[in-house]
Formats: sequence, C-alpha cells, structure tokens
Amino acid sequence: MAKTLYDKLWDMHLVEDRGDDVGLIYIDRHLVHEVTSPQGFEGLKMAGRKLRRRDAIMAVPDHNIPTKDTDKPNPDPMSAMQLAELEKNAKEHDLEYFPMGDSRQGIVHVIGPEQGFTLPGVTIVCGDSHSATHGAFGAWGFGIGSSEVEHVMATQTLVLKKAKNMRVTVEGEMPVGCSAKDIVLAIIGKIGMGGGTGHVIEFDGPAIKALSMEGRMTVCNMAIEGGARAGLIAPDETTFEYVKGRYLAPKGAEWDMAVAQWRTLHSDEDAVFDKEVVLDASEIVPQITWGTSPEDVVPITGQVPSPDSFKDPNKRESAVKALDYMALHAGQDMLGLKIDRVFVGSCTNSRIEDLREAASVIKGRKVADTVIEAIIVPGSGLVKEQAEAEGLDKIFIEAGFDWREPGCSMCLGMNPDIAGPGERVASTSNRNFVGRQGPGSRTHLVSPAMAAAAGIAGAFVDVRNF
Ligand SMILES: CC(C)[C@H](C(=O)O)[C@@H](O)C(=O)O
Ligand code: SF4
Repeated sequence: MAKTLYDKLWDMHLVEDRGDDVGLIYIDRHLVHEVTSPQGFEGLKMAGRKLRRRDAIMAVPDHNIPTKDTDKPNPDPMSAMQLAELEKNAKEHDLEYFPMGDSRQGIVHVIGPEQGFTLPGVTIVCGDSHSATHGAFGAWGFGIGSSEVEHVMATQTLVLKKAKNMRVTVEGEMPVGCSAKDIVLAIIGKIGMGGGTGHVIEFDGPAIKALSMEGRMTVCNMAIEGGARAGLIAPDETTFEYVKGRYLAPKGAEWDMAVAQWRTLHSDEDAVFDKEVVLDASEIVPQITWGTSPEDVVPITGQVPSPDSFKDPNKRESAVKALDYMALHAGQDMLGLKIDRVFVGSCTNSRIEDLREAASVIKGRKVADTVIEAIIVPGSGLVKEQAEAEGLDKIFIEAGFDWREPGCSMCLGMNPDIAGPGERVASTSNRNFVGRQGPGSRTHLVSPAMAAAAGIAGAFVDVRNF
C-alpha cells in the first residue's frame, strides 16, 4: 500500500503495534533545555532508574538566559536555579552539554540541526512545542510533556496514537519581498489554528522545495501553531548538502548509506492524505498578525477585520477581546501602525538567512527615534559568529539595533528581554498570545524583513516598496 512520509517514519520506529493505531515508538534523539527537564531527571532519580541512552541526549540552556550582560549573575533567582539544575544534571549524566558562552550554545531547535543531531528519518523529541522545527529534515520531531520527558529518558520509547495525514501544497513561486515566514503565516491564516489538529502536516510543492533549510525550518516550526502534531518536509539535495560534514552527521561510507536510505523518505506518488490544502505562493503578500493568535493574520496591505465578519460566535467574541487587548479597531489599516520595539530572533527566525534578510533591509539606515529598543538575537553562538564574519553585526549596530547573545530572548517573558505593558512589538517569533512578550505587551508576528523595516520606519510598512 502506498505510504506517506509520516507512515514511513511511523513504521520505521514502531517497536510494538498495540492495535487501534496505537504503537510503542522508538525515540532516536532527545533535546533537553532548562525549563522542562528538571522534573524528568528528578523523577528518574526518585524511581531509582538510569538514563537509557545518554548519547541520545543533547542539553542546552536557552529560555531563561539573558542575552546581554551575560557575565553577570542571572537577575532572576528562579531562572538561576533552573539553569544550575540543568548544568548539574548534564554533568551527573555526562551529557553532551553546551553552556552559555560556548559557541555551540543556542536555542534547542537551532542547535540540533546545526550539530547534525537532527537527521532525516529520526524521531526527535523535546519538552518543547516547537520541536516540529526538525521536521524540515524529514525527521519526525514533536513536543512532549514533562512526564513523557522522563519516560523517554528511562526507556527511549513513547506510546503514541497515530496521527492523520495532511498535506499542504504550496504551488508557484514566492514573490520578491516575501519569505518562508510569510508562507507559513499565510498557511495558518488559511487553515486556522485548529486546521491541523490530530494531523501531521507534510509541506510540499515547488515553493517549499525552493526553500533553503533555514526557510523550511521556519515553516515546520510553526506547524504547531496550525494545530498539527508535527510538520514534515521530504529530504532532498538541499537537505543533504546542509547536513553533510556537520558534527554528528554520518561520515565516509556511512554517509553514502545514510543518503541512500534518506532518498526513500518521501510520500509515495499515490499516497492518500486525510486532508489536503493547496496554496499559491505567487499570491502571497507580506503577512502580519493583528490579534492574539497566529491565525489572526492579514496581508500588510489589509485592514483589521471586524469581529462581525467571523461566523463562529466564539471566534467573534475572541476577536472583540483581541482588538481591545491590541488597541486596534475594525477596518484600521495595518500599514502605518506605530511600533515601540523590534525583536528579530526566536527558533522561527534567528538563523543566518533570517539575519541576512534583516540586514539587507537595514543596511545604511537608522532605527526610528520613536522606537524604544530594537534587538537582534542570533539563534546560536555559531549563527552569531557567522553573522559577524559577514559583517552583519556592523550593519545592525550602525543602524542602532542591539546585537545580542543567543537565546529565546523576547520570544517569551522568561528572561530579562520583555516588552512593557501596552508596548507594540514587531516580532519575528511564532506566538502572539496575550502577555507572551511581557504582561500587557502587544505582539505582531512578521518576517525578519518586515520587522527590520518597521524598526527603521517606526511603523509597519510594506517591505516590498520600502
Ligand atoms: C517553555 C516551553 C515549554 C515552551 C514550549 O513548549 O513551547 C516555550 O518554548 C514556548 O515557545 O512557549
Ligand atoms: S524561541 Fe520561543 S518558541 Fe522557540 S523554544 Fe524558545 S521560547 Fe519556545
């Protein structure tokens, strides 16, 4: 029977079929950060169990760390505790661990791929919802809860219910001024935040295949915001080229064997999907969110919708609340909306290509006087080094942007990088939930180019003619 890529990944990792689409699944890789791992390590200890495979874990601090004054003690005692706990556990279990200041340190979803820890065909989990990012490699990456973290540590397996298959095909060619972020925001705008519920989404089509690995990671990263359990893109030459030579990538004869196997990782021609969605990339306009859910998205040339335009009464009610929280009114133009802060970073948009995209807009210009702070936060120490080798840091600093150390930063209010109440942020992150970037903060999700342009103009502009 014809199989989808997800079917193949499921079958490859099925240890035991428990019937009714439930299976015991082998987990190849486990990424660990300071927020969701302490309970797992503690539980393991309490139960008197050992780590099943220490070599299957890569540990890194990212959420709770500051991105400046990193030589000073962490200002938040709770964060300091979590970080110390991670370090202690990493040492105790002799894990591959990249502490702050190590160039290999960064956001889990950036460093996994960078180190060749993320490979096509593997199952890769993390106590973190954006683990879908790794699907860009044709890896089955998904987020797990704290008790599952412990289960994986102890057994290297999970009992899972098989998800349904969904395919999002993006036809055509992406217009100039748009990037992967605009594609994925447009997809979420179309399918809604529940559109992928119960499904694994495979992204396919010429516009997806044309993306770099960085772009593919941006798309898969946000699969979860469309409700999906995971996002996938079949590996191809672009994937192999990215992976080749990385620290944990197979070498020599093993590389050739691996590539031969990876070439089989695609949906069969006649595979049937439970749900299919098709989009035309050439119709995509730079996207911007207006509300408090990633599905609340419009083209930059659009207006804030009226709550009355939603058929679903719950959606209508949440739109009223969102407009109130965001201090926007129905019919208002997105163009020209004034901003207070810029955040370029997060596991969605902090890779080298994202920084190049921002730099190309920023070059030779200055941050608007009205902007309180504009920060650019590389996803890892290696991204930072690469950006500096290309001189991007100079472009940012000369323009008045703050060039930071790697971490999750202003993506969420778990470290010193927060926006104040009522402040409007042009942000390249993935969630615009109420209070996400600090209590009362107002987030607008955009691409790196759009965020950079907003910083220069002091307001949202259409980067296509900026
Ligand atoms: C802190 C962590 C558990 C959380 C997640 O699971 O995604 C965070 O990374 C986020 O993006 O909200
Ligand atoms: S960058 Fe944001 S979305 Fe990504 S792992 Fe960190 S907090 Fe979560």
